[in-house]
Amino acid sequence: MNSQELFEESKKIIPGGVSSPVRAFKPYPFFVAKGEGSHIYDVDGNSYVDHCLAYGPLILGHADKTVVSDLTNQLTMGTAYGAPTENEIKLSREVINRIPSAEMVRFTNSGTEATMSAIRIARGFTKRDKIVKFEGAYHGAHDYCLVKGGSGAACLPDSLGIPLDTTKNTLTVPFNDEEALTELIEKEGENIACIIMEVVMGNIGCVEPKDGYLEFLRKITEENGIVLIFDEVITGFRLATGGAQEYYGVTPDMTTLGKIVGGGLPMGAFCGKKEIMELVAPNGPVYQAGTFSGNPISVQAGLSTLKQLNNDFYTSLNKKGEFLRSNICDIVDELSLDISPVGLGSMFQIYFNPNEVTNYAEAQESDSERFLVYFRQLLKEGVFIPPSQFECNFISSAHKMEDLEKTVNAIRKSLKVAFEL
Ligand SMILES: Cc1ncc(COP(=O)(O)O)c(C=O)c1O
Ligand SMILES: NCC(=O)CCC(=O)O
Repeated sequence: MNSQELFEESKKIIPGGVSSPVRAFKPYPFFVAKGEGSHIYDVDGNSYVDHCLAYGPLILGHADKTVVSDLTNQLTMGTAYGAPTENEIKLSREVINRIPSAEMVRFTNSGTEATMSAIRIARGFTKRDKIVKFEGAYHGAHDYCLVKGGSGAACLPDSLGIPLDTTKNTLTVPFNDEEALTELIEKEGENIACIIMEVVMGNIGCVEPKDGYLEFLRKITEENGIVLIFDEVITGFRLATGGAQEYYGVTPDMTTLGKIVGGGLPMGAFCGKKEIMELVAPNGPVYQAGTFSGNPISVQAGLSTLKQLNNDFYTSLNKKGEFLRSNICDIVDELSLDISPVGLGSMFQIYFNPNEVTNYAEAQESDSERFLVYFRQLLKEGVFIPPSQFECNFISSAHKMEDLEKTVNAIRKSLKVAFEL
């Protein structure tokens, strides 16, 4: 069956034909045959330079040889034990040695579980109920955070099925706005357990914190006894070996991880100061658990991936990012387009928006219809990015210069088509 036929079949038995809403696009998503290095292949015989990279985890590209070989070996020794392994200690050490805020770590199965658990622990630690998140930030699909969410939830900001009793404790403010947060904390400070944030807003595209904003957040949370949580599910091991907190030089109290930490397999983690992490059961009174948490397959994939990520790795990866971004800027100039290319490190995006985007409201003013024309043309040119401006595009170490040159040419052509030039 081809992708179109598979989608028709799939829609009958899987809601929307997909296992996660962001994967659906019109007229139908391609169905994947395999991934290899920088490329993803569909069942229709097409190949694409992949800048979606499974929404971020595949920093080494698809099916990295070392990861595959280590996993093959681990598979022969079992896939789940319900008992601890030495590799969990090794991976925890890797995390602690790299992430500045990490003194202790616990593994989960997804980024969603990581943020849900971190928030519960912050509430247990402070004995306060309210939390603050930023408009457009996405911290996974659990009830605490599906309020003014980014990613796919940007199209469905208030999901049905979440009791008001839950969301009344989730306060939102615009990103990069010191005044709004200061006002909120003046009113509610003593009831706020934590501020959870994406340091770089990767679920409304790619929005960086303004100069001094993270320092402001660090100060105001310290002054008010609020736990500062950096959700580094995207940026952890992406922007630098120590994530966005190393990149920007601001250390939170807790950090949530996902995507890259599992080396392409399902995994998340939360980590932070010992005095907070010691509250987690069985040591402390905050319950957190999972049958597959720290499962040997994901842990092995994480270990095999992290051991390849040293400073030289990021220098080389980020150079590819600079190459792509500077070429995109040149194309935008050459075609005299009033749109805004953004990004940093190995992350990039283009806002179909003439103005600089610094928060969710501004991101929402972008032209989504035209972006979809651009996205569809990119597919025709053999380049795959997420089908939304409210996602980020990524580069892996498997991307070669010839792949990036193909991407640049595809972007030029697709912008021309989108703007009817
Ligand atoms: C910043 C951020 N936090 C949390 C999540 C949730 O992670 P997962 O999809 O692994 O549950 C995501 C992505 O989905 C994310 O981008
Ligand atoms: N940036 C948003 C995601 O990574 C979400 C992926 C998914 O829910 O399938």
